Parts: sequence; structure tokens; C-alpha cells
Amino acid sequence: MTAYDYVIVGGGTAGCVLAARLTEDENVTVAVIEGGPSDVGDEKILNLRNWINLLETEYDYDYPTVEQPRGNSHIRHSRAKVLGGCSSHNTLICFKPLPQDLDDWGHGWTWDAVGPYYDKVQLNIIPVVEKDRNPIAKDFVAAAQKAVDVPEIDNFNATPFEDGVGFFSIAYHPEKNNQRSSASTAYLHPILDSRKNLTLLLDTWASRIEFDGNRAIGVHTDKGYVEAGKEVLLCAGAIDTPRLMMLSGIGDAEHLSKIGIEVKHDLPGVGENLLDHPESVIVWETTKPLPENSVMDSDAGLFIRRDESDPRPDLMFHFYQIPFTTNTERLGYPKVEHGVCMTPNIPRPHSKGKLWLKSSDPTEKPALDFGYFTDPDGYDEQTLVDGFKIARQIAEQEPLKSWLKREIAPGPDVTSDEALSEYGRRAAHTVYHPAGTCAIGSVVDGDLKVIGLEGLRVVDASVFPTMPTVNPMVTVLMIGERAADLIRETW
Ligand SMILES: Cc1cc2nc3c(=O)[nH]c(=O)nc-3n(C[C@H](O)[C@H](O)[C@H](O)COP(=O)(O)OP(=O)(O)OC[C@H]3O[C@@H](n4cnc5c(N)ncnc54)[C@H](O)[C@@H]3O)c2cc1C
Repeated sequence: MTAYDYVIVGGGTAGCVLAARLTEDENVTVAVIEGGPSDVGDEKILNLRNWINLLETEYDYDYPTVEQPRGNSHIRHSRAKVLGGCSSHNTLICFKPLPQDLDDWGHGWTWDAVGPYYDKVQLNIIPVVEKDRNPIAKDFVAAAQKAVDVPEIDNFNATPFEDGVGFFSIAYHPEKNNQRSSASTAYLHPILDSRKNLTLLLDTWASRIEFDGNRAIGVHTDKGYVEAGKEVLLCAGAIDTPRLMMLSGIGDAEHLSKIGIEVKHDLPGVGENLLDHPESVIVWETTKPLPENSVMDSDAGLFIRRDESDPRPDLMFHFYQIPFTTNTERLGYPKVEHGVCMTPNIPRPHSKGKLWLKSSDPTEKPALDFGYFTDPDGYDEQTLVDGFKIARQIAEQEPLKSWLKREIAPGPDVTSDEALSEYGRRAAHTVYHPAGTCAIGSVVDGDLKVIGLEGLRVVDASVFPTMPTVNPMVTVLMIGERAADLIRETW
């Protein structure tokens, strides 16, 4: 058995940041327990455009959902099993959170306190460079400006925006064959050989946290026990962090007792508040094959603000220069050889769900109920309906219009709000942003310490009390950076 000052569970997006920052002090020892393999030299991971081919492979924990009576029960939730976590597997679209997104959080997590951490993030975040700007994506940007009267945005991270269209900022290296700039490549690769105080325990699965009274003192894994002299830091992500906590007896006492887990600490918020960005899809066949150039086939997007009482946008679209037809093909719509799609999503959904354990078996995947489209005010489904209507306005506008041969799904005959909602919910997908299941204020305090216990913090997307309007990875990186400072304050 070996002891370290800090034991990090999960070498993912936040875990890599913490590991790198804490080991800047050579007197501090850190072990990272990571369920997946290294990404070093693995072209399948490092080649950003290959992201779509990683779904449902050995790099993906691939979580199903429970039946979604008002949504799509077939969604597979991809979660990466590799060093760098989802930042090694995702599309690396990078957004600084909007100020109000953080001001909503409380407990010391305000824009003023957290915003400055953006400047510390080490990923190579840049607006898509000219060589990667596909002509049809450019024409989408031009058409959207005209159709819905929004400004073109050159850099979404320059200042907070209310609405707009443009190419995304993406963490990548155009000079290195468009390689991914992930939490692993940016924070760990440069120090892997030199930091003797950093130990990576790869292909190792954490199954239970050990306690001495109320203090976390180590972690049991499939390869043995790892002792933590100072703290255990949970960075296993919004599904696996609450799962590990519950397997360790931390969670709703009634639920844990029912499945035969000895209750260590009654904390009903664990696994509650399961958030996501749901989306749907509208697909067109194009008149001809498209030019090839791109960073990762979804390089541009649009934000719309319908509610003028809030400065933030409330409807977002990704524009794909490939037909993303996983869900439409299942519904019987044709597969097309050349096509594009727009995926309207709900930046601040009103529906939310929860996750729980089906049994005390640590190998059994938890039950995920996102509660998609269950909000009683119908806000979420109306957002998709509005999205389809706006998408069609854009498709009718030159210069995009002449690329498009026909609408494939849902098809031009589907026009009523009811029919668009029905289609939109059945073809719904996830933007792959689960969060919120160990929220600040209910499971952790403002220092990210698990409420009522010692020596245990959560540092990952689980701690979001509410969903940021924008894609969340940069927010997770900023949480990692701030957590490192909160921990260093105790030295
Ligand atoms: C396909 C896809 C595309 C996405 N695209 C974007 C995007 O373009 N922009 C954006 O902002 N966001 C995107 N996201 C979301 C974003 O990547 C995540 O919100 C963020 O990376 C989550 O970070 P995390 O640190 O919470 O968890 P993760 O990065 O998932 O890290 C968790 C780590 O813990 C490890 N782990 C889990 N359980 C255990 C255990 N018991 N023992 C040992 N190790 C364990 C995992 O292997 C993993 O490495 C995408 C996600 C996916 C899946």
C-alpha cells in the first residue's frame, strides 16, 4: 500500500487540472486513479475529428437512460474512459460561462470570483482558423445573420454575448495537424516525465472510499487500496462521482438502506439535480458532396435570445456539415449521403432529473432519469419547436438555400407545434452535458467540501447547481483551477 497526500479519483477534465496544479509544489504527492488508459501517442484520441468514432467504443462508459416517457429513451450517454476524460473524447467547443450563469450559483461562486480563472486555463483555445472554415458553414453564418438578424461573432469568448452567430472557439492545434488540446495534453503531457511527485494509476477503477470516523482516508480500487494523507478529491464526473459516493454509503439513507448499502452519511442531494442540455435535429440533403475541410464537423453555431428580460441567449444551434442521423434513422427517416443538420438545444432547460443505484453491485451501471421534457410549463419542448421554425427560416435564406436539396427530417409536411414537438422529442438527443448531481449548496459547500464529512471534496461537473447557458467544459476547467487554489489555501 502506498500513501499520497492527495488521491484524485478520475483523471478527466477537472482531475488533470488539479493533478497538475497541486504537484507544482514538489513537496506535495498526488495519485490519480483513472479508469481508462493513457492518451499519450493514441491517434484515435488525439485526432479531434475522430471524436464521433469513439462513441460506444472501449473508450466510452456508454450509459443508457431509464424510459423517458416524454423524450427519447434510446439516448446513449457517452462518458469518456481515457486520461483527459471527456476532454479527450469531446468536440472541444470552448465557451467562457456567461456572468449570470455563475452569479446564479451563490456560496461564493460568483462571476467576480470565478471569471478570472478563465485566464489560467491552459488549453489552446482559438476561433476556428480560416483553412478549417468550410464554405457551407460560412454560408450558414451568413444566412443566419440575415434570416434572424443577429450579429456575426468573431470570438465568442471576447465579451459576454446576448445572441449571435459564428465559428466557435475550439481547443486545438492547427499547426499540429488539428490535434486535440485537451486537459490531458495541455496540463499533463508537459509534466508526465518530470514531476516525480505525480503518480498515475491508469486502467484502475475506484470502487469505495474508506473513512476513519467522518474523515476520508483512502480509496479502494480493483488493483488495491490507495491511502490519502490529506484529502480524497472526487473528479469522476457527474455520473460516476455520485455513483462512487453512494457505493461508499454517502447519499439518501432510505435509498441506500433499500439496496443493502450501509449508510455512512445521510446526504439526500447526492444524485439529485441531474442536468443536461437536450437537443433535437433537423436534417437536409445537400445538392452535392460538401468540401472536406473542418475541425470536427460542427464548427459553427447560433445563439438566439427570445426572452428580452434576460441578457443571455435562450436557444442555441450547432450547425453540422454532416448528417447526424442516429435518431432520425431509428424513426424511419432515410440516411443521406451528403447532408447537413442544425441541432436546436435548450441552454437553460426547466426539466431536470436524478440518478440512483439499481443495486449495491459496483459494476452495475446506475439508473439515469433526465426527466426530459417533463417541465409542467412546456418550456423545453416549446424551445425545440421555436428552434425548428428558426432553422427553416435560415435554410430558406441565401447563400445557404442553394446548397440544400430537400429537408429529410422531420420533413416539410411537419409544421404544427404539436407535430414538431412530437418529432422533436422522439428524435431528441443530448449535447452530452450531464451535470449537477453533487451540487454546491446541497452536497458540497462553497469550498467544494462534502457537507458533513472531512477530507473529501468534489471537483467536476457534478457541482453545478444550475446549468450554464453555454457548453460546459471550460466551466469545469475553471472549477478545477479554483479548487486547486482553495486546496492550496489550506497549506
Ligand atoms: C461526446 C461529447 C462531446 C462533448 N462536447 C463538448 C464540447 O464541445 N464543449 C464542451 O464545453 N463540453 C462538451 N462535452 C461535455 C464536457 O466534455 C464535459 O462536461 C466535461 O468534460 C466533464 O468533465 P468532468 O471533469 O466532470 O468529467 P470527465 O471529463 O468525464 O472525467 C471523469 C474521469 O473520471 C474517470 N472515472 C470515472 N469513474 C471512475 C472510477 N470509479 N474510477 C476511476 N476513474 C473513474 C473517467 O475515466 C474520466 O476520465 C462533451 C461531452 C461528450 C461526451
